[in-house]
Amino acid sequence: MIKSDILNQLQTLWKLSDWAVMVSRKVLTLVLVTRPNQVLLGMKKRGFGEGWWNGFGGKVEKGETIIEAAKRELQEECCLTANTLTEVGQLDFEFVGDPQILEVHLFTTKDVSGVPTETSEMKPQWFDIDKIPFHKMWPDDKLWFPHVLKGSKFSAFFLFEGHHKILKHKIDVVTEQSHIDSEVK
Ligand SMILES: Nc1nc2c([nH]c(=O)n2[C@H]2C[C@H](O)[C@@H](COP(=O)(O)OP(=O)(O)OP(=O)(O)O)O2)c(=O)[nH]1
Repeated sequence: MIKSDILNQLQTLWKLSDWAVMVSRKVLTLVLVTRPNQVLLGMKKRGFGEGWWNGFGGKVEKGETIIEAAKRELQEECCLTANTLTEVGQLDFEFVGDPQILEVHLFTTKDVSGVPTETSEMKPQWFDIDKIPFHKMWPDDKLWFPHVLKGSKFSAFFLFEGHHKILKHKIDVVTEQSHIDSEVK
């Protein structure tokens, strides 16, 4: 093989590996527990999103399904057991300068056992749905929460610069119908 062929092949491989990095995804879960007119949020005490109110969730670990991860994180973060979960949407996040996309699978549930309890990661508190503390939450939340509260399903994409500024976003509402029919165990 002549030198320029080798160089061409190396260049192709380099581009392919670059592409693989560009599309790498981290899969996470997020669970919102609701009861009439209220939603349970947790104050994140450490790590990603520290100091902000959020639902409960985290990374999907090797060998578990997304649903298993969602239930495990809810249990670990506020000691609640989800008997059923309803899939309501997917949130994709890109951060400028970071090739990894965060793929967050969003669920709601009314069907939980246990008492919300503070853990080392989260401090849970019920909020009236007209008093959700959006000023102390991820900035995208005020854009998609209304869809969740209406019972719509949706998928969304957000491009962030840092953790406070949204440069671009897109929300596609998949269905306006109530998601009561799609509960999963
Ligand atoms: N509401 C909301 N939640 C978000 C956003 N971005 C984002 O990653 N999340 C969620 C997804 C996860 O539930 C959580 C981040 O998970 P994490 O990094 O703390 O995961 P983990 O508990 O497995 O982490 P670790 O500390 O155990 O390593 O935040 C956002 O913009 N808005």
